[in-house]
Amino acid sequence: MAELVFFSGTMDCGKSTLALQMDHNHRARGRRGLIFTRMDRAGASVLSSRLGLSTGAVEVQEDLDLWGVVVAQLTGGGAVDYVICDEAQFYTPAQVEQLARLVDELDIEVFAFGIMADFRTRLFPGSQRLVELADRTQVLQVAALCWCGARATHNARVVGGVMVVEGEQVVVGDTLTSADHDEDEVEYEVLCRRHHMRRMSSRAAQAAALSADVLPFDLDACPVPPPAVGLPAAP
Ligand SMILES: Nc1ncnc2c1ncn2[C@@H]1O[C@H](COP(=O)(O)OP(=O)(O)O)[C@@H](O)[C@H]1O
Ligand SMILES: Cc1cn([C@H]2C[C@H](O)[C@@H](COP(=O)(O)O)O2)c(=O)[nH]c1=O
Repeated sequence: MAELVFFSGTMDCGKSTLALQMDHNHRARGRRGLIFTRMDRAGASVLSSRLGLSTGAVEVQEDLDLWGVVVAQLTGGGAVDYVICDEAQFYTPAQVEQLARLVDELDIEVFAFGIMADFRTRLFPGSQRLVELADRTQVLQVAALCWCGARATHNARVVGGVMVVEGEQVVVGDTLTSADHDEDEVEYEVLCRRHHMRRMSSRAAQAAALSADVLPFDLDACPVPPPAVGLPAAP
């Protein structure tokens, strides 16, 4: 029996790569699939992975009827054994319901891939509906890591190098790629919950570590006398 499966994880954990692999494996066995995506970083109508692979896909506009696309394919004489949906967090709840209907009424497998929550840790509407309707929600095995080495569970937005927690829910972008940041540049960084809650991005952690460093200081060579520091009385 067909299933609606939601593969989820943070940004940069390999969801699009897995989507491409699943498409490859099914296609290699003669099964016929349709690939959908929405607002991929590489542009419209493409599903791309950071590993360098990509494939053409149907761009899911906000008013696209996914049920209608598949039915049109079937009535036109085509076959559809499975459907792959990348960036599914951006789909509307109604589109997710259309996916569930494909499974239940046409027995078509649906594999959806997407991040669960936004940079404020709030669920995307599409992901929320997927969690509500999916037969299974599977967290990807390959863990993206926080700068501290723990498994990353949350997505942070970094604007001009500074982590922010307010703004539009949807801003297409990539994970941090360099140490230099334009003032308005929107990037993302995956963090563990502890560091997300403390707003401690890798850059903030680096700055904190630097300011905690005690620099070697020669008091005799200093032209300005240091301020008197009141030492606590010995117990
Ligand atoms: N140069 C590389 N060598 C090996 N693996 C890489 C390289 N670049 C990226 N990756 C892998 O690709 C993953 C990101 O894959 P991608 O499918 O684009 O993620 P997602 O769709 O979840 O954002 C990274 O977590 C890493 O495992
Ligand atoms: C956290 C967060 C992410 N986005 C965008 C940024 C990317 O374009 C996609 C996620 O793509 P990936 O293949 O999983 O890396 O989502 C956003 O718009 N808002 C957010 O809060």
